[in-house]
Amino acid sequence: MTEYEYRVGDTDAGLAPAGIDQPRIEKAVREILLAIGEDPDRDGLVETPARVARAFAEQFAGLSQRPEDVLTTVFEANHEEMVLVKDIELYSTCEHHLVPFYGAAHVGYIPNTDGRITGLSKLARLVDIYARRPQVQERLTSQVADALMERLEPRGVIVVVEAEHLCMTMRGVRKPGAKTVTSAVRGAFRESYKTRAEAMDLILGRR
Ligand SMILES: Nc1nc2c(ncn2[C@@H]2O[C@H](COP(=O)(O)OP(=O)(O)OP(=O)(O)O)[C@@H](O)[C@H]2O)c(=O)[nH]1
Ligand SMILES: [Zn+2]
Repeated sequence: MTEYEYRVGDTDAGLAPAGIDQPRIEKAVREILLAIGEDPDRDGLVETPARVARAFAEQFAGLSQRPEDVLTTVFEANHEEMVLVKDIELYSTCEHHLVPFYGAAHVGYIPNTDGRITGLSKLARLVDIYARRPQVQERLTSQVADALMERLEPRGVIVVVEAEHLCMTMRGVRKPGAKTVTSAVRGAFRESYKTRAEAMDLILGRR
């Protein structure tokens, strides 16, 4: 496989992100099928290792993406109040069991006094970069917050993630419906109860 620089959007074109060795995934998936007592050569399974390799390339594309790849549009506007994008749909993979966890992310920030802001879609792209990796929800939440702090140098950031973990529903403790809520607050949202409460009210739809 030739090495190349992975660009955002490459997975949509069916290209493998750098660092993801699809033939190796295929071999491993064939081994797993054998190990569970299946016949990897039967009709329904014969293409499965290749399909899983393609799916993993997409699911884990974030491993080779950096925040600066997506937080490209940074501009100055005369806006120093909170910007909040809520209900950003999120699909990630639990790093303990390699099964999905999914839900929504809410991302807010208060621009600095220069009014430095980014495109709204970039907040959702940032969530995707960190979701498309083997993850734990807490790390995903704080990575989004820290990346925004670093790139926009805002007065504050709040990130709230609500998700259901399939490792807790389809197996193990089996508690469907249990939702995990994590938050990361930085700057003004950490320092001021009032600012944090205002954001939480907006996120929870109390306003
Ligand atoms: N903190 C945190 N824990 C997670 C996350 N995703 C999965 N887990 C937990 O990771 C733990 C792994 O526990 P182990 O005891 O090592 O694994 P296990 O025997 O499969 O555990 P059970 O799921 O309880 O059957 C479980 O309690 C999961 O619920 C996450 O995003 N954050
Ligand atoms: Zn898990």
